[in-house]
Amino acid sequence: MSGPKILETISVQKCFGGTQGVYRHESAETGCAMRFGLFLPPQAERGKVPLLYWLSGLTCTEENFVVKAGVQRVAAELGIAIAVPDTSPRGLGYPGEDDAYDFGSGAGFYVDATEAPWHHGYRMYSYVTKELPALIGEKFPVDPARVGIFGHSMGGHGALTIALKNPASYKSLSAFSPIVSPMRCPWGEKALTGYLGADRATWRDYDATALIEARGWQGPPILVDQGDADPFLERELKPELLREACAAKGVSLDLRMREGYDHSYFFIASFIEDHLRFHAKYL
Ligand SMILES: N[C@@H](CCC(=O)N[C@@H](CS)C(=O)NCC(=O)O)C(=O)O
Repeated sequence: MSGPKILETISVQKCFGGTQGVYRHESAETGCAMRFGLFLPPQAERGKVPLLYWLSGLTCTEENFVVKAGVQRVAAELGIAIAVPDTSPRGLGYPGEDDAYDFGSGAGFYVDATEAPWHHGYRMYSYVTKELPALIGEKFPVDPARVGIFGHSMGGHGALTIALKNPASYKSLSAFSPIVSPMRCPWGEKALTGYLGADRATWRDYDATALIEARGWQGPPILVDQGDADPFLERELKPELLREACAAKGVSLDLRMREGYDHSYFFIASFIEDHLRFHAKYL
């Protein structure tokens, strides 16, 4: 991973005075070409800007958030860049990688897999925390000292676990409808068994509630929005488990239950501005 990194531009389009780009590069972590979206606000023409990572949920590519969330207008106003990685490696050819929506392609769960064959390329934790930031930092005018992270569902789990494990690297943290305890829901149990194996002790390193119990969080309050009409609320998401873990450790959590909202990008688009203004306070 030394030497100049090569970045291919798929598209760059002017948007609210800034640019919405989509880029592709060969990833050493995942062993395949990876795409990501990057919105640069107009302020990036004059100097380095803060950067917010968005991690998407199951079935998503880098495109869903870029086209559906409506993030660009307020990001342009606040002068924040938004990076949107894909949710898994693509086309590695592992048996079964495209068979299910909740495992394999589109479902990397932001872990570094240890089980064969997934351990070769399913390294989304290292990709998101190390390789992609190094690439973006080399190619774009972003300030590595002002970085936050947020995400949705599986990506909410990714944002929580990544920030909790790397508090020096992420100044602000929020999530929409996160999977708060993958050890205790069907999506998470399937993914962690497949990527990490049957020993549940190893899963704790990728479970936001277990990480809060183990490490706490000294950063600013954690903001979570959750629709109460979300069909995955009780079986998969279980925000009460996060509330309990935060209460036990004295971690400040602003959990907002939103009446009538579901799990979709219509819900995300409705509250994206709140999240951007929240992050802007700390970046
Ligand atoms: N397709 C799945 C649900 C997957 C789902 O809701 N994915 C969310 C993230 S967990 C999403 O963002 N989907 C893409 C989109 O809405 O654009 C199902 O059939 O149950």
